[in-house]
Amino acid sequence: MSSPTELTAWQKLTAHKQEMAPINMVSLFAADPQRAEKYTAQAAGWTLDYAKNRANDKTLALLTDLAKEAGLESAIKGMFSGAHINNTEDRSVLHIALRASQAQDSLIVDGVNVLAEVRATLKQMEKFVAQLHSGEWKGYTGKRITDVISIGIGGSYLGPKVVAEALTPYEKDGIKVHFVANIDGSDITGKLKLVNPETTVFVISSKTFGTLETLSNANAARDWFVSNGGSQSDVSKHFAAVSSNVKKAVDFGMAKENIFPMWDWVGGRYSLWSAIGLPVAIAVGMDNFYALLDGAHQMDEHFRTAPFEENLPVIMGALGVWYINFHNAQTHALIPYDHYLRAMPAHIQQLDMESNGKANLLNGDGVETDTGPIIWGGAGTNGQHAYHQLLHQGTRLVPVDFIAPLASHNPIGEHHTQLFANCLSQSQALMVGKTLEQAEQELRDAGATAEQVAKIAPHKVIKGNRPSNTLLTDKMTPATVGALIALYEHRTFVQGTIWGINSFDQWGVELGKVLGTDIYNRLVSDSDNSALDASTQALIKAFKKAQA
Ligand SMILES: O=P(O)(O)OC[C@H]1O[C@](O)(CO)[C@@H](O)[C@@H]1O
Repeated sequence: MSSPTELTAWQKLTAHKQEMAPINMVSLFAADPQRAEKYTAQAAGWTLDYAKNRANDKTLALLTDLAKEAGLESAIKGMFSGAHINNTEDRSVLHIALRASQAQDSLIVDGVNVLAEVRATLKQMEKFVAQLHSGEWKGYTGKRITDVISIGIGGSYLGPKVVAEALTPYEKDGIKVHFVANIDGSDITGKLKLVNPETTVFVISSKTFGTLETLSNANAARDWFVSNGGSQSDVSKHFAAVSSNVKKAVDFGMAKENIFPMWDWVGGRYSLWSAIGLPVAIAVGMDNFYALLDGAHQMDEHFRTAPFEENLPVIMGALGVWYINFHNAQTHALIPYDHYLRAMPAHIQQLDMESNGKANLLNGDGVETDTGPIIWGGAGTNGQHAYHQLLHQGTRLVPVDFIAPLASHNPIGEHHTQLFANCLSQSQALMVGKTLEQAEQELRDAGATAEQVAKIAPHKVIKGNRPSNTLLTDKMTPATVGALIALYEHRTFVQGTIWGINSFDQWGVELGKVLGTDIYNRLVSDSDNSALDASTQALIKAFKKAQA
């Protein structure tokens, strides 16, 4: 595909941006009493209110045209039929298959029914989870398992951790699930202090079984296990793996039946729906894991079949492009007003930034536009007392997604009503702002002198007209959490398709890995570093001096 800037709709949007420049959102609401109703769409238990955007009917029609002209319809068909849309690795992209296996019999890709493989793995997970929870699975001294430590990083950590946390109210009693990711020894040391080797199972999650952090932590866990009572022959009772590299997992000491398969058609950041989600299934049970998959499948079906004008991932993806490419927005914030979803921005950050942090078109040419934004965020209301100041009065435009359940799992006092009120007030304040006249009147009403009013009022002006989406659901359940994450996965794909990039490879992380190994070798040897830049040389010297 050539640059999206050459598309007719892109050029029309460039001109349309000028038309829209003097119009603010408040006046769009005033001009159209149906606006809130019209700019609301629903899917898979979620309602998207996208009325608080710098967009009118023409904007939305042009954005839909852009998605169509960029080939989104055939890209979606390609994904769902198993075409090799990950062109640099010549792979299908089939996280959608991981959640379709209960609803559909077969999906033949490259001659294989991938749904049969998915179902077989789910059965294997069912057995493992049931054995752990029933107490049938015993540790090396015959005791039942009380703790599971999941070791993985990137997509083999973030998705499962975030979903397990999001589903805290659904946790089953008896087994506590912990997560370790960082190669910083403090991470695993802290977790090992909480558990007993006799009653702990480690799940090593690594698609490649070749990731430095995961292998180092897995080795540390095995060393801890054998130096605290376990023996080498007991390792198979206490270690399981999720990996596409069975040989390496067996070499580590895993029993073959405790190795759960992965496929090259699942990208790391899209893998929580596979056996990489095993820690989630252990934490909340297979019934809830199936409900999670089903929720995501509902969103998949919506994405696959709904007209673009009503399609949540398409609407959100296209509006994102509108701000990134036509309003120069550099970042996008996700603010869940739900304590259990507080870590979700970190997962969507990996999902989106590893997918769309690209500077080449599918054909290898350099892009001429900005691509993926910086994704960030955190839980409301905490952020209101931290970074929301910049959202309201800073010089940068930051589109925001507010995410909230209508009912809480912990309905104490007025907490949930207050939480929800804060969520709504933030999107309202971002849009409405405060004029100089309002600020002056406010100060006068509070008894300020004319001099004080003149001095303070300009600082209280909030320009407003800042866009946001609001996503509402009845309650955070396994199904709605699954649908929510699937929504962001597809939103990422929509944007990647409009930009004409491959959202499913991640070559950029490789250089850091290679250089990391090189520097490690220099830190542990007397190598000649004179060819390195002076800064790196000095930093190596500082480290070696501290170790001496
Ligand atoms: O599951 P693995 O192979 O250990 O990879 C972990 C993560 O590393 C990455 O390849 C990036 O470094 C991610 O895409 C992936 O989720």
